[in-house]
Amino acid sequence: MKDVVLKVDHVGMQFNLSAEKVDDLKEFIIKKLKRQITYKEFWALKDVSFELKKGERLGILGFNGAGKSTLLKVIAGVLKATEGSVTTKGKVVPLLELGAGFDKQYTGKENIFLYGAMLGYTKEFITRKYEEILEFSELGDFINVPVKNYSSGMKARLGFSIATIVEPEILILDEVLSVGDAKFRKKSEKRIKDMFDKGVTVLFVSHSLEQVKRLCDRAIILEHGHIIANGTVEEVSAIYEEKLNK
Ligand SMILES: Nc1ncnc2c1ncn2[C@@H]1O[C@H](COP(=O)(O)OP(=O)(O)OP(=O)(O)O)[C@@H](O)[C@H]1O
Repeated sequence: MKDVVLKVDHVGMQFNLSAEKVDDLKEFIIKKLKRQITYKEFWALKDVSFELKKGERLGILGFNGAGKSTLLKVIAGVLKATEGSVTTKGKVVPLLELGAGFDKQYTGKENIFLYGAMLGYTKEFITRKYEEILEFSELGDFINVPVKNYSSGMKARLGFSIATIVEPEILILDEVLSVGDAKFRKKSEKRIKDMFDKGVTVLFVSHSLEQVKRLCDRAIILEHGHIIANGTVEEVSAIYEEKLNK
């Protein structure tokens, strides 16, 4: 138990899917008042349990809609599980939808402070790290321009530079190894690789089995929100390959 840094315990995540078709807000409110709106229970995750020890790198495999992103969001704390619990030890850095949390009206600089605060960093800490973040992002004078005028690659670069300024205990990656242009990609892969070398614990979602085999030592397969395989990356990728060929 000593080295366990992540414990996912019987996690279930339910979304309410409206079974009605409503065309506008007015119709929705009327139907809602008349109690004509019914919801279909839908569990994107059900009874998901596993543990990760320090330094383990878990690949999460599964077909479209299996619940992979939902699981990462629950672990990152973006979504609250309907049932069960997630316990983490140390700082969790989610590299999910990079830059999605930016306020477009504000400049890159202002967003460094806003986004940093969202990730739990103090103003003093960000002030100390500001130059380093700016340098890594390679945004130059664009840092004083509102984010609404950034390209998607520029936003992702800034998001990555802020999120990885600390060394986290747990790193959550959702196919973000492809942010920015080739040059930035090389740089960001190196930063992630340095974290790997220092023994960070990783959760990684990818549709590329090759990438999962290269980066991870353990894997799980999700199917309709359930874990159907859990083991070494070799064992689990063999099961997944079989599924792919069916
Ligand atoms: N906010 C939400 N409201 C309702 N349903 C949702 C919501 N988020 C996800 N879902 C549903 O939960 C299921 C799992 O979605 P999720 O994005 O976790 O799948 P995934 O395994 O990451 O898929 P993909 O490989 O396509 O990225 C899907 O059926 C999706 O429609």
